[in-house]
Amino acid sequence: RRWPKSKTKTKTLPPGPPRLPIFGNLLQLGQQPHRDLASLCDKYGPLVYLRLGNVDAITTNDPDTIREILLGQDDVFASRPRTLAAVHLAYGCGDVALAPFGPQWKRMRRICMEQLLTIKRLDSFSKQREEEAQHLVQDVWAQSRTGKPIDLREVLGGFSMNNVTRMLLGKQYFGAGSSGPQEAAEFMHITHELFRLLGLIYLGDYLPFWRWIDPLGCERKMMEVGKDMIAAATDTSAVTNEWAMAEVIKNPNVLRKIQEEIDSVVGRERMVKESDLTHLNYLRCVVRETFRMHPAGPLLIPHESLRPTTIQGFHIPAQTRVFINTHALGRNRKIWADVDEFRPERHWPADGSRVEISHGADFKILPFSAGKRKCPGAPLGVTLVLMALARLFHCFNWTPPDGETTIDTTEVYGMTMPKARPLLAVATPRLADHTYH
Ligand code: HEM
Repeated sequence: RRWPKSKTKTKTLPPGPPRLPIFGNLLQLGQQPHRDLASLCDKYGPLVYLRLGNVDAITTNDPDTIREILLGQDDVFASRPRTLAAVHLAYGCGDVALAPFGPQWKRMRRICMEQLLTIKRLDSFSKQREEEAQHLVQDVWAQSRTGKPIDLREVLGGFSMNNVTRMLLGKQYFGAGSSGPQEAAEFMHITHELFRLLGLIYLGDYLPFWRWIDPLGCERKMMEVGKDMIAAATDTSAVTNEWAMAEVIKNPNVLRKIQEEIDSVVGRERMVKESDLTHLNYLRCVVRETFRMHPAGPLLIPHESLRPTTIQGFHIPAQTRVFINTHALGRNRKIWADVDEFRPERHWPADGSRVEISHGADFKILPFSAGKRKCPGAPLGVTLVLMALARLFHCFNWTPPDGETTIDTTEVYGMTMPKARPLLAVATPRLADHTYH
């Protein structure tokens, strides 16, 4: 469809770095595109224009610009680009998260909101979530008795996947009644691969001739890996939990404060319940701080403009790809101090009110996005993250594996951005034995 000529008087594009012929700015994006895009925002921002091969793109790490794109001009930017990964991985863009704006996306989104992820349905699965939380504690308790480090990626991945698949598919992958370790391992592998490929800035998306060559076999791989978006729900919660555990174990002071809070709200004679989670304000600050430093969607899922528009007086053409850099938003030195320090206290509300995790009117943290494409699974995601952390910190003391003095927090880029190496840590039970059973 051709859009009528824009009424904008000026056709000035937002500022951006100089471009090469054919490639444009593509070669300026390396293995860590979120960091490269952040540097460009520092230099040319708050709104930066890039030409990626034959595709127009904009990026920002600025709260006001993000609010304008996701809320002010929600109807213009609610679409998704048809990247090769999206086409191959999500049934030809048929999946809700990757579908372009249109009747098919609206239908699927309505099913999500009105059937799969309603508050009523969320409440009706609380017993299953309680079983999974108990399974998590018992699994770690059994492993802790060997004194060996526990692979928290595996444990947290299983917890997330079981909760999500029980709610969405009525199927449990790990533990009693599961489909067997092999199927679970395969599903986990597919999930990680899916997110790596989805996050890739794949040259074939920007330079049509690259598709002919496909030297790294990326396009072939994408076709093999196609799998449902259950992955989105599982991986985001598990990655967030792993980062939170890593940062807390690295900062023993934070662990002590979390434990003091849970002991005073819950005591030491019973397990944490979902109804306790609203009262654990310091733990909620820990989750917010985790989202600031390690948002599970560092560039969200790319949005795309449906028609030409203007932002801050600059012309934005139709079909411009939008990279909202939430990773750089959380480390934007104009709005946060000591950006590389994990300091949950910074979120403590002066008036003592409940710490909000899923949204904030100031747009300084945006873990679940905003506007039409915002995450419909946020209430479930927040519950899973808080519950796993509350149980694991209440029930156990945590230290780095023997011989290691700290926790490595190197990240690896992907659509969700996990720790480069799985988190290993030693757990020591801190409650009386009978509490665990
Ligand atoms: C900590 C957990 C989670 C985080 C951090 C998270 C984050 C996100 C983000 C950043 C987006 C992209 C929004 C955008 O592009 O503007 C998204 C989309 C989405 N999420 Fe989540 N999510 C989480 C858990 C879940 C869960 C548990 C479910 C479902 C059970 C879910 C289902 C979806 C779906 C279906 C979309 C696509 C929405 C659309 O395009 O219309 N997410 N999520």
